Amino acid sequence: MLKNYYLQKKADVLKEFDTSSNGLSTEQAQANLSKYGKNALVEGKKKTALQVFLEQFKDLMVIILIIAAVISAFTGDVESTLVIIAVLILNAILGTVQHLKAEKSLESLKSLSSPSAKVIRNGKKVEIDSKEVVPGDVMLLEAGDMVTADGRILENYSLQVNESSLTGESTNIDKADIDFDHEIPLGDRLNMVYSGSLVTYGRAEVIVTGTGMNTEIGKIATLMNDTKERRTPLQKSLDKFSSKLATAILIICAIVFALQLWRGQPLMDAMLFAVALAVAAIPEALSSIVTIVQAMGTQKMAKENAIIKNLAAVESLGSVSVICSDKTGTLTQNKMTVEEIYIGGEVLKPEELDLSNQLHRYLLYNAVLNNDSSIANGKVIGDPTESALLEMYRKVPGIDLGEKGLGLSEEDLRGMLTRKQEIPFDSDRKLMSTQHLIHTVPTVFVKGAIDVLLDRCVNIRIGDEVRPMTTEDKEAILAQNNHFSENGLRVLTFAYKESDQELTTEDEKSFTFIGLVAEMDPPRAESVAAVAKAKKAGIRTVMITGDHKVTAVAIAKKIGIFNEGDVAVTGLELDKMTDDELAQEIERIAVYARVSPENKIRIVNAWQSKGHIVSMTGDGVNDAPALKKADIGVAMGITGTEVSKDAASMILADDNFATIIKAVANGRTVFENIKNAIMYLLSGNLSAIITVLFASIGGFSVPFIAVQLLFINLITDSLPALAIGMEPGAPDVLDKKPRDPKVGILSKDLVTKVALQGAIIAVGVITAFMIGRQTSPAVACTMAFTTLTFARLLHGFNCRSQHSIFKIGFKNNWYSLAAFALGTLLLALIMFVPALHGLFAVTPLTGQQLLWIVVLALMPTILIQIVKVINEHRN
Ligand SMILES: Nc1ncnc2c1ncn2[C@@H]1O[C@H](COP(=O)(O)OP(=O)(O)OP(=O)(O)O)[C@@H](O)[C@H]1O
Ligand SMILES: [Ca+2]
Repeated sequence: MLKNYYLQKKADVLKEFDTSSNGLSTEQAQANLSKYGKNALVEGKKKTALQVFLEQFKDLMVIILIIAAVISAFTGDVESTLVIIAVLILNAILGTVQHLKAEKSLESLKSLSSPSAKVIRNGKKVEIDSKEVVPGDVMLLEAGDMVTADGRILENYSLQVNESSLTGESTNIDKADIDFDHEIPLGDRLNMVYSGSLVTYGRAEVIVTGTGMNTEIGKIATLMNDTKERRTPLQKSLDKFSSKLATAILIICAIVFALQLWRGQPLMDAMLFAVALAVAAIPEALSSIVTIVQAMGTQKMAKENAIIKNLAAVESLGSVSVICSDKTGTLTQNKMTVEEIYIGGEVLKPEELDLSNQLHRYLLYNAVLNNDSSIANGKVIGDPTESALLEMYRKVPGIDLGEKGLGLSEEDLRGMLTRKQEIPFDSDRKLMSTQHLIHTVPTVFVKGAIDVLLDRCVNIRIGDEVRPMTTEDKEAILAQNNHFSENGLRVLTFAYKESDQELTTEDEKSFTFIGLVAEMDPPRAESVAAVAKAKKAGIRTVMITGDHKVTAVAIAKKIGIFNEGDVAVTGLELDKMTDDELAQEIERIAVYARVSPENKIRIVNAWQSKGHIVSMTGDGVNDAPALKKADIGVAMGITGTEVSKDAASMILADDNFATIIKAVANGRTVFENIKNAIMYLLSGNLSAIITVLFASIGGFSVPFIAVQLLFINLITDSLPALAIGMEPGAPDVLDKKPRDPKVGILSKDLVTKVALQGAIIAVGVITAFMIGRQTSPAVACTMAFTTLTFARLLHGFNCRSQHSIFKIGFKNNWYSLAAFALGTLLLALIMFVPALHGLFAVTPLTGQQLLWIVVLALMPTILIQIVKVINEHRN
């Protein structure tokens, strides 16, 4: 049973954990960590390795193989039976290992995106990995945070949380700092916050009362079902394909079997044919190869700062055709600096502000007090828009005089003029207000976007005089704002009023205008190149920002997002458009300014209804629905809220737009590689099927035995297939249009290629078989098997890319050569080590026969390469 902390008084809880609102000391935290353990949930019931192992046998393909093993035993080919059984067990072991590994790598990806928490340690606010949070910690929560431990509220500033993961209740709950004296259900415990819930509004300080499994969510521990293995669209379509294939195999086997019997062949031979056919057709390695290639792709992406949370995202990335990107921090550096200040009718630099000027003092007080950021040892905690204001304050002459002069540090100021009330900033309202006692006068400071705030100003302050704002004043302010914005500056409006009323959003009006502060946020150096690359790749980049339209367009022009003929719209204008109008305009809109999170959903919808695959970035708490709606929801690793990371399918570890483009390139490459590996495996299988069918229809002896085919399918074919999966992205991956999402992986083009390539290889194998028959059935079988193996090893080079080997060379994929060499070595062992002859049913061959094999195996590859070269010249 968990202790009912909601029934206790705050002071008692603090006492119990021997702490105060100043938080724990490092030593206490250390001690509590070893006492209570890490703040992590122990994984719920997972499948045991044995369960996973047994599940591997549930496959129809495996059942066909088991039947083949039984039939082989009947025909007296006990070796084949044993090998098939060994292969099945080995395959199941591999499948199990892979399953467990995939689970692990998902976990490690998860830990890459593990949430952080803000706590007070040694009296200072620090950000730590949520796993390090201990009972007794004073934890700070604000909008967008994920609550990572249970706790009792110490200070509450309009905190709202969503506890749906615990209670199923989807509405947001207003928390309160109140005491209870009788037991109540979880959802009513307003003075507590619970791990697993999301902060949707406001902020609070809480004392952590439970961590890890010792939380309400730990009690249910159902959170873990999101580790449940989800099949990606590609995997699903392959599943479908393989079950169709299995049925087809069964039918064809039955026909071949009947044909043999009807011909009057002995039952044994008929059975051998059926077995050979089944084993030849089953692509035993296919699903493992696809999984491995996918896993390698996500690992590569993680190294390049794109953390994939959902495997399906790797596939959709390849067909992304629209990228909607935040401006601030993603396309720009999010390093804001105050450039200029418009105050008292003049434009000043921060250095020109004067603390002894009453008007300037109002601006500076507002900038420091109505501000949640802090800069400690050069490290910024909080919003860069706000920390820029602190840096501006530090530039004002006289500030750094400290105790000696009239200068006051930010801390002094914040300590003297404490905050009485506040309404936090949110991207919908675009305002932030705080109330303080300034020389005993209750004063409300407000700052925010000009289009919201200017109309709420009734007065203007010039010097020491406050007078009603005239239309001329307004025009002058707007003109100045326009001037700032056209230079790409982000403008904040500052105002104040004297009021002792309770602060409410309805009451954020009747202010006195103080001035404008213009901040510069330079574009990231990589943005321009990345936008250009996206354009070349047939991907439209759209800027979405909370900033002013003019500012946004100025930056968008610099980056190359806004070009001739493009338009920009604001959230308000968007609201006025009907869906039809939006559908008509959407292709021209390059910039959306002053957007609300709801606008983002509409933008995603509009593009999607035109058949586009849309990537949308988001960082705020309200962005979650848009991130979920997008095909690829992208969250910011550094500045994003935990809520947005939770909703996203990809996280940018560096917040950088260019990383999205890299991920798209990787996504395209992974898809291409998987497609090529599938083409390779299936065309090889088809060549074996054709050969078996040929022999069966022609009334010849069986060309392969099961062991030979299993050797090829599982070993020699897997090597080149993996090498194909390692193929680095072609330099021109981003020169093509995005892949059509409606065309699955088994496209017409792929099927045609598989058929042609399979047929050419079969021609060589059948020729070898017929040459061998001039000597004996045993030699025929050996020659067919050897030619098939060698031809397929060579075919690995054909499937690396659609280009000829002369164009791609070997330099960037040595694996393909290594795979070929290893496969050839294994084949040579079978051919030339007499001890292996029995098992693989091979007989020694003459030099001439060996020469035929090499020529016939090379023939398909030479032909295919010639066709590729011709195609390259034609284009
Ligand atoms: N801390 C703040 N206090 C008051 N007003 C702010 C604050 N931060 C931003 N603003 C105002 O709100 C506007 C929108 O800011 P918001 O944070 O929603 O956009 P953004 O997220 O920075 O931009 P983007 O969507 O490109 O990332 C800004 O242009 C500014 O005028
Ligand atoms: Ca934003």
